[in-house]
Amino acid sequence: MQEKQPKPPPLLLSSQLSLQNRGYEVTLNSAFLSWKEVETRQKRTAANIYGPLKAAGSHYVPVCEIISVQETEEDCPSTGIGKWQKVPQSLAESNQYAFTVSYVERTQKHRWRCSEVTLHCTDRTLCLQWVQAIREQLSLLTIRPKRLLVYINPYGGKHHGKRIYEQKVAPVFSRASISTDVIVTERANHARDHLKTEADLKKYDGVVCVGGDGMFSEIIHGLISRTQCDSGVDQNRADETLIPCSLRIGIIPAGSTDCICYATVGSNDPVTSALHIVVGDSQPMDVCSIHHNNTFLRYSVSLLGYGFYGDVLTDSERKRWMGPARYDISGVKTFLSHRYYEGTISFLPADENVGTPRDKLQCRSGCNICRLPSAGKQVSKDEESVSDTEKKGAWQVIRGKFLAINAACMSCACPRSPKGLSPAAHLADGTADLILVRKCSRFDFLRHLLRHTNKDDQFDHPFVEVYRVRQFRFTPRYEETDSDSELELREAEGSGRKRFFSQICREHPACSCSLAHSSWNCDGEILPHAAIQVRVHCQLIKLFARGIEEQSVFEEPYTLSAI
Ligand SMILES: Nc1ncnc2c1ncn2[C@@H]1O[C@H](COP(=O)(O)OP(=O)(O)OP(=O)(O)O)[C@@H](O)[C@H]1O
Ligand SMILES: CCCCCCCCCCCCC/C=C/[C@@H](O)[C@H](CO)NC(C)=O
Ligand SMILES: [Ca+2]
Repeated sequence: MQEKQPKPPPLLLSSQLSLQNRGYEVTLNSAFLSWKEVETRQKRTAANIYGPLKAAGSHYVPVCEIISVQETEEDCPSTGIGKWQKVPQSLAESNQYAFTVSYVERTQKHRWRCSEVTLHCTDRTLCLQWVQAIREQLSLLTIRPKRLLVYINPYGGKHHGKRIYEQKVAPVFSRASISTDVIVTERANHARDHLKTEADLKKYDGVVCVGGDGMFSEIIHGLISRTQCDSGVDQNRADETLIPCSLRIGIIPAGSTDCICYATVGSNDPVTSALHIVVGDSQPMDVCSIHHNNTFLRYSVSLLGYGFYGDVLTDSERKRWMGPARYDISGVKTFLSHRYYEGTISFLPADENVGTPRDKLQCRSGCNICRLPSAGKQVSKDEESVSDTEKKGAWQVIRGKFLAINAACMSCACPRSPKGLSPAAHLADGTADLILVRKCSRFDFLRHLLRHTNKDDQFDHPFVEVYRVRQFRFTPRYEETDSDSELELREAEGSGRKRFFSQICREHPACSCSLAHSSWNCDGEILPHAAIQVRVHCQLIKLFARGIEEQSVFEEPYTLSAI
């Protein structure tokens, strides 16, 4: 049986207009604006002279990807590509009214560009009718922001934040008639404090951050704290259900790693990010809360890393003047030092219905795993969304010596590592991937690290374990009391599950490695405590993004060669 084709939405307007001196059938419905070339009689060949007028090329632009439309003031009909052209006198006279539609065009590597088409009409009334009809459709897109609060870190990355905003982003916002209040930060934590206590958030439809992961971290700390404070939620209580933030956040990448932007959009391109803001995309995101005893320390959305990544960050902070290259220098130095750390990790694993970190399937735009009810769509209900097996308190305990302990709430893809620290991690499933890299040889560790930069599986080593978790705790060996260890072990035994133990340093019982101290790298900031409790809050924030689009969306844009 033939499948029924969905009925196209009713036509709103249809006219024959001209583009680059050729006739086009232009139509608008609530879903698409399309233009299709109409062959003129002169162009017809003997073979098709008696056939129907044939479309040589059709273009479809989804209405939700139109940025703006305006009447074009011209002395002479333009070619639509910004060049003067000799126009036949008859056409020039009859098509002197025109309107220009700006729309999103997909280019390579998940980048978006602002493209334009100028369509010419025979009379002004028709031209205005088109402008009005398109504007009416755009006004129905209520998810689009109209007023934004923008924070620029002038010192992020290569110090180009201000220039990037002024030259690449502000013109896009202005074309889309978005008004902005812009604050160029004057010190670290300026944006966080302003959002937390001063900003009149009711005036805005979103907050934009121009900078890197550290600047984004400031923005989420300001917004989350403000939201909890306004709702009377105590952030110091590790078991509190946090209230989701209502304002969406846009990231204009201008930092050193830009991992949050890259992992949610697929590129670190300022114009692409600006266009995702303009079309009003919305991508929910998980956030980890980090506590030490009953004191709130920080939130994390990307990498929470102890050992290797903590040491890279500590060293690189002293080299900030080097810009993004500091991470490479400190990376090599830390790798050569080959320090390992002893401690205990306990964690609450997530149910397998949210997938596993070894899945081949990756989180992409419209991800099914992130839409599962068990992913804990409602943050305020994330306790209820945790399944019974998870609730039974099936905590697992692992003690050992580690080169790195990493938790990734999302893939952490970035230009350095295009598939990320945990390629199958999800943006909004209420879980984080906990990666334990046990003590191994330098050569093996290098093999593991290099696999972050190519297609090989970085978890496929006997010294690497990875778990999908909802919560975890870490205590470094030097802070562990004997009763801590006993308690943890009894908890694990009490729940009747398999116990996990490390290879305790039998070969050097008295070595000083167990006393070595590292720090946590929390989205690029150093945490003051090594012993921490971490909990994932499902979909606590929303970004102006849509997740990484499948490549096919880019390969087959809405341009059909012939229909
Ligand atoms: N005006 C300012 N002066 C000094 N520091 C600032 C200012 N504004 C913000 N900061 C701080 O600068 C730090 C780094 O900024 P940002 O994240 O933008 O760049 P980055 O560290 O180069 O990039 P990435 O975090 O992607 O590696 C942030 O932690 C932020 O708190
Ligand atoms: C000696 C060879 C080393 C190759 C190592 C490649 C591994 C790259 C993995 C990068 C993951 C980055 C995760 C993102 C972390 C950000 O939160 C943080 C702040 O921007 N950036 C860093 C570098 O800590
Ligand atoms: Ca997640």
